[in-house]
Amino acid sequence: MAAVRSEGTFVVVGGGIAGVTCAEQLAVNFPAEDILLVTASPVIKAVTNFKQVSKVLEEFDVEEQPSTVLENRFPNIKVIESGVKQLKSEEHCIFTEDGHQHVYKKLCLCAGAKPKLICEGNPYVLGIRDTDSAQEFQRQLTKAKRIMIVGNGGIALELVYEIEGCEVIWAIKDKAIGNTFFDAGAAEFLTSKLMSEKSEAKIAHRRTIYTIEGAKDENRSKAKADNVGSALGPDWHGGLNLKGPEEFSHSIHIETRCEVKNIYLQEEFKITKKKPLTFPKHQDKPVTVDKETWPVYVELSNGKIYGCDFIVSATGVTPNVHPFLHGNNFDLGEDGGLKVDEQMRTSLPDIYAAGDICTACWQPSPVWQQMRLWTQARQMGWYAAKCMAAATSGHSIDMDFSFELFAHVTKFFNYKVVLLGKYNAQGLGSDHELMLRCTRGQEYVKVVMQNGRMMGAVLIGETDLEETFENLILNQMDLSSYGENLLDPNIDIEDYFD
Ligand SMILES: Cc1cc2nc3c(=O)[nH]c(=O)nc-3n(C[C@H](O)[C@H](O)[C@H](O)COP(=O)(O)OP(=O)(O)OC[C@H]3O[C@@H](n4cnc5c(N)ncnc54)[C@H](O)[C@@H]3O)c2cc1C
Ligand SMILES: NC(=O)C1=CN([C@@H]2O[C@H](COP(=O)(O)OP(=O)(O)OC[C@H]3O[C@@H](n4cnc5c(N)ncnc54)[C@H](OP(=O)(O)O)[C@@H]3O)[C@@H](O)[C@H]2O)C=CC1
Repeated sequence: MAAVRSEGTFVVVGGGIAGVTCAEQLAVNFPAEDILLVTASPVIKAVTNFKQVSKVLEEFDVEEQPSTVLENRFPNIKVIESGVKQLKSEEHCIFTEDGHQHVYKKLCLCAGAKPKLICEGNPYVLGIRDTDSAQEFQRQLTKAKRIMIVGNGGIALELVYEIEGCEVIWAIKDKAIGNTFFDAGAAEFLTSKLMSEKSEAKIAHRRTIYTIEGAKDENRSKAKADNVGSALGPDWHGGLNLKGPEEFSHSIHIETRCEVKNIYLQEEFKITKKKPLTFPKHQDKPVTVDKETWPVYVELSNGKIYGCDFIVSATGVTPNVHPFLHGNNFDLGEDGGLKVDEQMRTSLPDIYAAGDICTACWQPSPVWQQMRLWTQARQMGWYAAKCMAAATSGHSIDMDFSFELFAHVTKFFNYKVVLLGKYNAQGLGSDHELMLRCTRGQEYVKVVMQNGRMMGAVLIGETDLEETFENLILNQMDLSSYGENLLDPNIDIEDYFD
């Protein structure tokens, strides 16, 4: 096929939230120009039901749609369903798998990230990223009696809550669960809620076994049967049945402060003559699953060995900078992302980046940090388009307000979770104070204070405090005189600061 060379236009690479939002915004800014969205996936991701919850907090659903839906909504967007195989930045040109080349006047790279696996190329180690990998995980889960989840971030938190009918060994590096989102206090609150919620279960024939390595007693209770598919993430596991073959509800065992040392396939393991643990090893309780042999064995750094059917590596992501960007001299951040400045420009002329692929390298607001999340992908995609438009007319624009304050709203263990600013005192050193309010099973409120100013907050449950705290963090009001009254549940704090 003869190569087709289209002439300089705006080109966006990637049909995820960042790329689609960027293309939409460019289409609005340049109604008379063609905007090219080049994506390797057959569907695009669209933001729907967008709701601005407060100044910075936003909520929305993420929907997979055929690209024609986007083209119908924006007649000047043309979607090309083909992977980019090469970028020649000096020629302002990208080459796609379908044999075409496209010249850009400005390019925005939104190719996302991929799972950073503990072990590449091992068929028993799965990562979850897109619909295909999530479905593959579901397929394997239907036959699995025991799996191991490695990692302590968003995916692991969601999975341990959702999976039923299959033993889960959860291996984490830290002392407490959910280190990317919570401190030990919040983790404790969530863990105890998980257990007590299970004990209020209506369905008697299902059982939950929840153990933490080092804990004296097994915590066992009954589980709610109807919570499968409840939305912990906006859409990814909603349509999946995360059910193993067994009849029990949850069976989770947490191995703390350990990492994976070795992974052995069945035959390799026999040769080592090492002994795996059976699980759970409680004398007075029945063993949920006991098998002579397992397809794969995991040796942890604490010396314990578990056999399992497969391993989920929920160990973060790596920005997608290879292989199609190879040969271009991009500056990369420490996490391997494309460095972008405050105008979302990479180090190469006329190339911008947004979403999971990029590393924010501007001087951030004292209460903002980058996290690879849908919200930030949307905000960056939108803002990158604004910057591209401004640069086209020879201007630059002020940083968008959404980068003033880190704000994330999500759900874990069926709780609403709001994270604001330096919610884990990130980068504040020891020079900060924490204030806590906790009602077991109901809410957990933590604020991070520095020099009398609020720097961050974690709000779990229906606290209704997000808007007030967002304002207090943004306006950096001196709150020293309020002391502990700040979290007094008998004071209506909203009225206080009106
Ligand atoms: C299981 C899971 C659950 C999550 N849950 C949440 C959550 O609850 N809340 C939250 O805020 N965030 C969540 N996230 C994170 C969130 O999904 C990402 O931060 C966000 O989707 C990143 O968007 P993106 O557009 O930058 O990248 P992506 O969505 O990864 O999109 C990248 C796009 O680039 C395309 N592409 C890649 N390479 C090429 C190429 N060479 N040529 C052409 N196209 C290419 C891909 O096909 C894709 O369309 C979750 C992530 C995962 C994996
Ligand atoms: N509701 C939400 O907001 C959700 C958000 N997400 C997002 O999706 C993306 C992918 O999620 P996920 O994979 O959970 O990534 P996260 O970045 O959330 O968490 C990765 C976890 O893996 C740990 N880890 C990293 N390397 C290793 C290793 N070699 N051995 C053991 N543990 C390791 C990290 O620990 P350490 O930090 O100490 O390195 C961290 O606890 C993230 O950007 C996440 O924010 C996903 C699901 C839900």
